[in-house]
Amino acid sequence: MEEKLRIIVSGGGTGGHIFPAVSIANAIKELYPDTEILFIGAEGRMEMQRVPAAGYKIIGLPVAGFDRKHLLKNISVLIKLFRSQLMARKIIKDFKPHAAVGVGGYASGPTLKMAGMMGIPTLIQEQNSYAGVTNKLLAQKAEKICVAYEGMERFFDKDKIILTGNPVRQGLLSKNISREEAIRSFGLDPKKKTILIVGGSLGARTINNCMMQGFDKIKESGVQFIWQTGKIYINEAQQAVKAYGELPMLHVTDFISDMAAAYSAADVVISRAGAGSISEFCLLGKPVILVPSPNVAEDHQTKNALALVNKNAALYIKDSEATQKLLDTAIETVHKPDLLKELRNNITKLAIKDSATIIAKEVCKLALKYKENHEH
Ligand SMILES: CC(=O)N[C@H]1[C@@H](OP(=O)(O)OP(=O)(O)OC[C@H]2O[C@@H](n3ccc(=O)[nH]c3=O)[C@H](O)[C@@H]2O)O[C@H](CO)[C@@H](O)[C@@H]1O
Repeated sequence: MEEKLRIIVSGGGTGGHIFPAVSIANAIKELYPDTEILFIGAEGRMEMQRVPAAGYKIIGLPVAGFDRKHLLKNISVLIKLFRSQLMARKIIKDFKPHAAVGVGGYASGPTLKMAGMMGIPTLIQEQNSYAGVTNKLLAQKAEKICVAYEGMERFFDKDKIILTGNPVRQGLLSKNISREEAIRSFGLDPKKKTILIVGGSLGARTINNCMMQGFDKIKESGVQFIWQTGKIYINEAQQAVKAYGELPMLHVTDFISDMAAAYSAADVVISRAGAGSISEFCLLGKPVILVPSPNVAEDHQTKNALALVNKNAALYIKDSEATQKLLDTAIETVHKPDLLKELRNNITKLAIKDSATIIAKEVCKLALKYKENHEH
């Protein structure tokens, strides 16, 4: 029987929240194609472009993050939060969802709080190995909490937790591109070892600095590099390359849209320890050197990284030590086939498959039950 469900998906801010949100929405549409899905994001943030590009409608709330350094600025943040809650209530009244999903990021706070207060069943997807403040608050009213790491009962009610893993974009796993073809698509040489450098969806200053200070090493290494700088750092990086002169072994870009090709090209990856990226490395079995960002809430990237490092499934370099060690370690590692094999084997064991579909089923179960109780 076709069920016409209405579901709200809320959150965003960075790729790490938006990609799982879109993957869950796609999986819901596969299960129940007639479902109407409405996204709620934060005005001016990345989701306001990315979600419509993925074919979904989104409404932006005027919500912003708390400024932990300048407390006075938070008066306007509180006003925005209050306005966002009123708006969320109005959207929920008009759209009449049967369930709401929160993936983290500014907008999921007011949206899920209001949905919970209005009796709509809610589900949280926590990507990281350490729960943020907002999700801990929202968890009290949530019916289900989908997590990607073991041991999350230290933050959430164990009866609500389901270990689902993080949803990875559908296209990333289904696309088959050979290493050779992939390397050529970046204008590089398939005969050479290739290192992929990614700083999460926004880019990473420390990693970029290591690259810019390491041009001599890069030139002599005999290795080639695909270097994603992030949008805000691209001009600086391009100017540095230009000033240095010829570096044909370096492919520089602000953002990689074809990550399937980038992963296929890479013998080793250097990366921040964002939860979505880590799930991709696990599913694709990539040897990776993690440099967790020290600038995220509760230092959660270090905790994400250590969950792998403790199982010998990734190498780890502290942000503060990256300048001295990162490039040398990466260039050495790419020439150690036994180490690469061990890393590949160990990280593959941590992969959780079909995450988006498992989560979508849970969401639909909640929505169907709500619909049954309220509309029949
Ligand atoms: C600075 C910050 O707040 N980072 C958080 C953010 O990370 P961030 O937004 O960096 O997200 P993740 O590392 O989780 O995921 C990045 C995603 O972007 C994709 N990608 C990346 C680069 C690129 O050029 N092209 C591209 O498509 C990756 O394939 C991946 O799917 O959300 C994560 C999930 O909650 C958190 O763990 C991170 O701590």
